[in-house]
Amino acid sequence: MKKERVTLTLLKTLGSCRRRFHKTPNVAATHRHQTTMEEQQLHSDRYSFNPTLKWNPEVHNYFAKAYGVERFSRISIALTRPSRYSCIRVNTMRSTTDAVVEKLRAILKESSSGSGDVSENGANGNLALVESEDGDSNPLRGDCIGAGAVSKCQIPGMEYVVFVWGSGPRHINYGYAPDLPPPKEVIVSRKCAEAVLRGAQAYVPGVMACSAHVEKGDTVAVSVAVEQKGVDGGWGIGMTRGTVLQGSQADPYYFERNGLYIGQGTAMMSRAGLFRVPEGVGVEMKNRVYELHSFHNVLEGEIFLQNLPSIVAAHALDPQKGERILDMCAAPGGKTTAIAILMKDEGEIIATDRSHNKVLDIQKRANEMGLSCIKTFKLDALKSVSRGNHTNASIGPSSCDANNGMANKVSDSSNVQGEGILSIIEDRLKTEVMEENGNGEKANGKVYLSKADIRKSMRRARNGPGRNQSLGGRVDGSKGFSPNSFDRVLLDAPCSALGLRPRLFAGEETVESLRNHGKYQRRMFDQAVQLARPGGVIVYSTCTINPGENEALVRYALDKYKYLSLAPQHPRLGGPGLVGSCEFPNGYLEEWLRPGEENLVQRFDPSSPLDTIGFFIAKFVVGSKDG
Ligand SMILES: C[S@@+](CC[C@H](N)C(=O)[O-])C[C@H]1O[C@@H](n2cnc3c(N)ncnc32)[C@H](O)[C@@H]1O
Repeated sequence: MKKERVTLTLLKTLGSCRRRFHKTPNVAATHRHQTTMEEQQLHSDRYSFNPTLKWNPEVHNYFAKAYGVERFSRISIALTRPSRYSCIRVNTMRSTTDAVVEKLRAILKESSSGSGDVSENGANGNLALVESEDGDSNPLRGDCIGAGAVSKCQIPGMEYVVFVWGSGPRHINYGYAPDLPPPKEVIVSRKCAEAVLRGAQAYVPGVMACSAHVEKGDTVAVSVAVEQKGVDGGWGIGMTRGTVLQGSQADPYYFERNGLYIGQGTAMMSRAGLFRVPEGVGVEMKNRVYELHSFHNVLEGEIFLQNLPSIVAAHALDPQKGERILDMCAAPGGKTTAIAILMKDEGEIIATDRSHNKVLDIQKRANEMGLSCIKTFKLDALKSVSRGNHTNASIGPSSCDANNGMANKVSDSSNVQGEGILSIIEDRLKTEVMEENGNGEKANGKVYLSKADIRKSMRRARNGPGRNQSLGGRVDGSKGFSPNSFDRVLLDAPCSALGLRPRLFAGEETVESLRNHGKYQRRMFDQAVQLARPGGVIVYSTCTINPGENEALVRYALDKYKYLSLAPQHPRLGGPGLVGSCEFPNGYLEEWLRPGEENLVQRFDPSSPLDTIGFFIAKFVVGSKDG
């Protein structure tokens, strides 16, 4: 609605501007001046980054009730922006934090001297990029100033975590002037834009449209096509890949892209090349709205790029040397490896995931990091408790030939969450096709899919690209584990992922799909409860802001299993949970926490000064199961 109003105002203003040109010369001169100023204002609004997150209206109402209108509005804005720092966990089994800090500083210095857009900050020996427009009052910063600076985390026990500070949002001059031809442009898909905002380049599969006559080396303004509501009520991108942009209002998504410019870059190939070659960098970003360093393939095995709340979740589990720990939905292994390092690689971590290829990904991570206490299995978390005689973990390899040689980029699980519910996947896939570009990032493509495509994509989303397209490697299957056989269980559940940042569209989730995520998570939690021994611990976490998958799960757990109780967590960086309940128009009552429970969970609010993703952690202690 808001965008439509903006569009109308823009049209009206431009329309009235045009009419003014036809008046007498003197009046026209005055008005031309005004027009130019108005147009400049309109264009500086246009060539900016100020996205509005679209929600399903019922979901919007539900969240607005849960958080209050203002807080939800702040959260919605924060979700569209990336965190202004990269959080790096050091593999202390392989390196020291100081050594990593030195190496990162050297890498940043080298990359900045290559690009020429970073200057030395003599005061602390760090690097200072262009300052961001708004202040950054992140308490994690301490006295570490300047974008490009590297600092060690000051939280006791988390000194092995390193932050690399970025900046944004920055104002970018796209070279618009009323009397000049419009800047050359490239439109990228939403997923591509989200990756670019996190520091990636714009890869070819993500490029959707481009101005005519773009040649290699041209400077282009990069904007994003975000899903719009179609006439059938569904969301989609009504644009064919390869569309030619004229720089006029007749361009597809011209008005919809107001305030959706993510930076300026250099075309790495001509327009024809951009739509002909299958992979590679299409636009090398030179001037970004958010300046964040990409640590892709940097210091492999020594560091792991991980969101701060995920590291906190591993700490909340409080794993001890020699214990037996289950990580139920473990791929790609971020928390598994964090737990292993906290245990100094002594003990046993069983890391399971439903997808064969994702299990390979955990193995790859563990091998890279030199961790030997991690055992991986392909297992559906809904069948984690063994039935009958199958009490041991492994039923032997569900493997693929290590040399079958089919190269495959293992998918980034953070992009595909909550894929357990087929109806949800089907809904999503109707509006979205995942393409993988050369960097393993995913991009939205066109909208129309046959039923066979949908079925194939559903299988892919559920299970990864499939064994025949695997990198190769052995994956053991499992029939599940004996009840009470683990000291601690982590259930980092597949979820709606509505806390991940940056996110430029949120309209795909409905109240019903959100509720389905909750049902799925409860079934998984039922398994976790059986597997944790009396006296043991269960940590439940999600990367969503949806109370139905967070506080409502806690309520379910505490009401159903009287021997569970919430336990305090260390460290405690997140805010309190939501107390109360929400009644839906159909009479369904969703109950959250009761007074006194709110400070026993951690809720990471993306709009808080910590500037993290939206995340939730609950820690349960298992009491005696007798009686
Ligand atoms: C939030 S991600 C886990 C991230 C991981 N804990 C980490 O920190 O790297 C959720 C994972 O659950 C897996 N998953 C979804 N449904 C599952 C099921 N029924 N059984 C086992 N794993 C499942 C997905 O494959 C995905 O890898």
